Amino acid sequence: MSFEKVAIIGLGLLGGSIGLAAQEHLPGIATSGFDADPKVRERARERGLCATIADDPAEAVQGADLVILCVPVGAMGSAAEAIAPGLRPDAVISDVGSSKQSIAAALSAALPDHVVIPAHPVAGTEQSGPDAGFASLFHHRWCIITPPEHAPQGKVDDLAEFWKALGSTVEIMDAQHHDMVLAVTSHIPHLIAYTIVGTASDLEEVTRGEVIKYSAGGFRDFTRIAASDPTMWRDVFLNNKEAVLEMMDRFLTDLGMMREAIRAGDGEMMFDQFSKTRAIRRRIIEQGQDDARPDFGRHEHDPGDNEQE
Ligand SMILES: NC(=O)C1=CN([C@@H]2O[C@H](COP(=O)(O)OP(=O)(O)OC[C@H]3O[C@@H](n4cnc5c(N)ncnc54)[C@H](O)[C@@H]3O)[C@@H](O)[C@H]2O)C=CC1
Ligand SMILES: O=C(O)C(=O)Cc1ccc(O)cc1
Repeated sequence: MSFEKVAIIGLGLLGGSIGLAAQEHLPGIATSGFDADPKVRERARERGLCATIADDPAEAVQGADLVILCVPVGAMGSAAEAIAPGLRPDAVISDVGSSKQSIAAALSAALPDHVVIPAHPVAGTEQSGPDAGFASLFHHRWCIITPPEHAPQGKVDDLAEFWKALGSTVEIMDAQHHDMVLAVTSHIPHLIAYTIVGTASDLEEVTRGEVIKYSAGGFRDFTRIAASDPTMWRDVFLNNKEAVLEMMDRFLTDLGMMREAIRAGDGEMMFDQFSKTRAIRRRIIEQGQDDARPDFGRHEHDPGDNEQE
């Protein structure tokens, strides 16, 4: 591992998990952290999320050759500006934001003379804050790195090594492609969960509590996703607008086809569609891309509590 000191800005679920994971998996690397919220800094010190927690962003990044911004997508630009005075000229600046194109632009604008290599560990839960982090969050998870065209290959390789050391499998991808893929696999599913739980909650006033009381497994799963951090997800939708709107149009077309099938009593169409999606789920399980793998072991913070394969 070629990095000697990693600085983590934002010490919630992602930042805290990186700090704990780096201390566990890369004991030779120094860790320092900063969070804009003094209460979060206090809790981060108590939990030992990083070896040192600074009260100032520029101080936190002093001497660091890798800085990872772990703040909401909309705060990336201002967090980058705040660390500028303390940065080593050769420091690599990265992040963990859930969308990539707008962050690449914000980071390069704030730090035009630095090497910026955005990344997205596709690993998380509905929890947030300094108590939510855990060292195994990145085990057997993808980390997508989206290097800008002229990023030095050696630094991209170093960042990939860092994420592999934390337990992730690294994939290199173009930022635009990332935003399109994640719109359909992560952003729209969250939007659907937020919406259906809201719809049911509105209905609840009509049915006097019965929607929640008798909610079956499917709805319960949606409520987990819909409990995700509002600031984080507001920022994702504000910053991945084009891709989300494009994928949402596709989804609404497909939903319309379902409505027509139900209206027309087209059981064959529904059966075919449900069989296709069942096969997709089974492929995911077979490929081991699920928490139910033997060497993973559910962590107490891990999502999913009642699924039977
Ligand atoms: N929650 C999840 O499952 C995942 C989140 N992400 C991305 O990771 C990033 C962080 O998300 P979480 O850790 O879940 O959020 P979080 O809410 O747990 O932590 C964010 C922290 O950033 C701090 N912060 C906000 N603005 C700041 C600033 N300007 N300077 C310093 N600290 C600041 C907040 O006080 C908070 O403690 C987001 O960009 C999100 O899109 C990526 C993968 C998974
Ligand atoms: O909790 C879940 O199911 C998630 O989907 C977590 C998650 C949230 C945001 C990301 O960018 C990546 C992973």
